[in-house]
Amino acid sequence: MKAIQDLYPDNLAHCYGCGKNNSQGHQLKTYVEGEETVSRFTPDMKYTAIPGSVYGGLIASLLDCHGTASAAAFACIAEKIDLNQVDLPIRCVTANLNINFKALTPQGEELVIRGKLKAIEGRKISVDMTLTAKGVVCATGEILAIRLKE
Ligand SMILES: CCCCCCCC/C=C\CCCCCCCC(=O)SCCNC(=O)CCNC(=O)[C@H](O)C(C)(C)COP(=O)(O)OP(=O)(O)OC[C@H]1O[C@@H](n2cnc3c(N)ncnc32)[C@H](O)[C@@H]1OP(=O)(O)O
Repeated sequence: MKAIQDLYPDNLAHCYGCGKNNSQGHQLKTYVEGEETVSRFTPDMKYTAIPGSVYGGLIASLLDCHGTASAAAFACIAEKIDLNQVDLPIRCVTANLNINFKALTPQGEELVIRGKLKAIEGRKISVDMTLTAKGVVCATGEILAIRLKE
């Protein structure tokens, strides 16, 4: 299966965090795995907070883009829309993002971000997220994504 972000139409694929058409961005890729969504990302050394640990703003960026992609995917799944189609028909943006930084996030490690659907209430889609490094939870987050009107 393709990454959720690779299903965004070309004119909406410039997001700094996840747009496939932004050569300077992070180009985060999110996949559906069973009941969850998963992204993997190894930050460059320039994203330093305290030496040896990853800058929190980057972590927020990863959770932001993981969250909106997950929300769109979960909404598609709820409506039995095929996630293998060329363009994703549901578009979501972030209305609210809460992050708890639990432990310093080590540099030089692959970060694994997982998302679980919390609720779909009309256009509001809530997703719970965790970010781990070497199996240790370094951050948790919750996003409220809003499905855009047609
Ligand atoms: C940003 C423009 C994008 C344009 C097109 C993009 C297409 C997407 C396609 C591919 C994605 C690629 C990009 C990935 C993006 C990565 C993640 C980001 O960085 S996103 C950027 C940061 N986010 C924003 O800039 C949102 C700015 N805010 C808004 O545009 C509006 O406020 C919006 C769309 C979120 C809601 O506006 P309303 O007019 O459509 O809807 P209302 O009626 O205000 O809200 C709907 C429901 O949500 C609740 N709600 C809205 N904001 C809330 C909040 N902050 N907290 C709690 N509830 C909230 C409301 O109370 C309402 O609830 P009730 O239906 O009455 O129960």
